[in-house]
Amino acid sequence: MLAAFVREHWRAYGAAGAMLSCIAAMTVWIPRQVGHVVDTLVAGGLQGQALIGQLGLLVAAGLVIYLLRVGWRLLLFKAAYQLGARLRTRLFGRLALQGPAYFQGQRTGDLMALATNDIDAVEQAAGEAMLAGFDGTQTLLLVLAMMTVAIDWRLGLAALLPFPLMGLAFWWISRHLHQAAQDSLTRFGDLNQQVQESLAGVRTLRALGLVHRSEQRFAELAENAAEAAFRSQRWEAAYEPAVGMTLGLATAIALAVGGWLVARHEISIGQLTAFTMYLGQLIWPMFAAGWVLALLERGRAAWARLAPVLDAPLTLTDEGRAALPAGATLRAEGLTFSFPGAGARSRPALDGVDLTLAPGKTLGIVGATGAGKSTLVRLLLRQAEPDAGRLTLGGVPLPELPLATLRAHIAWVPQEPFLFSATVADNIALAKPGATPADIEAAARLAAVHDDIARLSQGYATEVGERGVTLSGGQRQRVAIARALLADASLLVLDDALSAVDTGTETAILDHLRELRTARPDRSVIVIAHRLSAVMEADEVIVLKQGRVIERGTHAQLLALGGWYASQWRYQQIEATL
Ligand SMILES: Nc1ncnc2c1ncn2[C@@H]1O[C@H](COP(=O)(O)OP(=O)(O)OP(=O)(O)O)[C@@H](O)[C@H]1O
Repeated sequence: MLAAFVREHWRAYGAAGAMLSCIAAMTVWIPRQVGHVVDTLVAGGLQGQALIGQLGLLVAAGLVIYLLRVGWRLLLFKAAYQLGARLRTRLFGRLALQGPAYFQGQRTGDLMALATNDIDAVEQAAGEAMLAGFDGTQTLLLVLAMMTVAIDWRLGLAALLPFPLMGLAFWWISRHLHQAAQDSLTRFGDLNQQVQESLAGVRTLRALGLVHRSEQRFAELAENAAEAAFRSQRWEAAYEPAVGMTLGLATAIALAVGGWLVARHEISIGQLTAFTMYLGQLIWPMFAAGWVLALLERGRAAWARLAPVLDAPLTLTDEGRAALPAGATLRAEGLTFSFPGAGARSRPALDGVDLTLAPGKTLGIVGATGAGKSTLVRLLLRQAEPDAGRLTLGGVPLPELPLATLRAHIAWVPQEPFLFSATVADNIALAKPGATPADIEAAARLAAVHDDIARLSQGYATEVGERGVTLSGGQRQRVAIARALLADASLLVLDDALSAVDTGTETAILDHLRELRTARPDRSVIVIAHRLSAVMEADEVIVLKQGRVIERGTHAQLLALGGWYASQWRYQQIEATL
């Protein structure tokens, strides 16, 4: 990934590298020039114009170095930010392909931390760290060459004696820093998760009087994250004393050995001056090494958290290429499914379910809570794959259809629909972005929500969702029904989607759906409901109990059967009368 990115941006990296090489060459030239000036001054051979000229040259070199440093940073940061954007897009794209089974094992706050904090760390490792590493190494080699070859190799070697010790210290610090960086990133993820969950559930927390406890927990996690970040910083800071001590020791050795060599007239004072200046120039490569190692360790730790998410196998495959025959009948044959981790001793959520839904027909699915009704819909939407049995549309098993075809075929209204932060009109038009206001209103009327919308302060232009007006549960359900009707799919699935509306509204919506049959005679509908009045007009009703179909037939047949449906019907009738 990183190599491919560098290859792609080779111009930026190459130009930045060339600038760094110029900087390095000029940097090592300066002490040599200063040494030369000193020696000429000592010999009394430099005065007036010539001296000013020499000094001017040194100042100009300093200025050019400054400009080049600005240049490489600009080039480099641009490339690194592009890498960040690329990684974020890839992460998002990958997550968008994952099925619900994947998200069940993930925490939203963690995924958000990956997309922000961890990618920042990788970005820095790929940008700043790479070029600072290149720059540091280059300067180091040049300076060392000047010290040993151009001045005196004995002096050079003597001054380098403390450096292996620094290498050892660096190795030891890096090992601890990796651990600390990993810990810090993980704790930031925990903190993020707490923020996400508390904000999403803030009403529940308030109602249960748990705000204080939630605050305490947040403070604890914030403290943990701060401590972990501090520990990581402490290890980073440890690089500095290691550099300082090594260079101090090296300078002391250089002065002692250098003084001795000057006394023996083996090197000049100018050379010794240049040598100590070179030692000073080692500060940057040494600090760069510490900085680069810190950035790389943080980047590696972040990459170790990111890679599993980017490489996780998709829980949902989209390899089907079959075409969907017109007027397809939906069939379930021996459909069996257990939720992962449900345990060997628990019953399957669905157990050998058979059903048929021909075009234009309505199927009602009823049963006690937890009977497996929503699970059936999840399998139909391919949010999970059956353990045994199969679902077919027009004789084609669902995995053989492209997901886009399947999704265009089905309009699903869940029990708790999601509204995005947008206007009511945009929320309805979601599945059909080109819909006209008239289309949107017509769908809203069919879903019996037009009057409610008209009463909102700005009608269809009212903002809803997180930043806008909060609609009631029943209004949300009907906006979602309008959205599904506008999508004009061949199979409409109402998964307990009328649970929050009153009986009168329910009847109105179901009547509208029946009227629509003239316009779309081939549209089939699945109605899942607890109130049996919602399914009494269905062509067939199946009753689920603990994942099995225990009764099936029309409303009249089921009443005659005298089983669960009949007793439930009687119970609901009495309840309605009371
Ligand atoms: N994500 C899940 N992980 C594990 N078990 C689950 C999951 N979702 C549902 N179940 C279990 O599967 C069974 C069937 O659940 P399902 O949601 O299909 O019931 P339902 O008939 O739709 O109920 P309700 O009428 O309350 O919506 C239940 O026992 C439930 O606990």
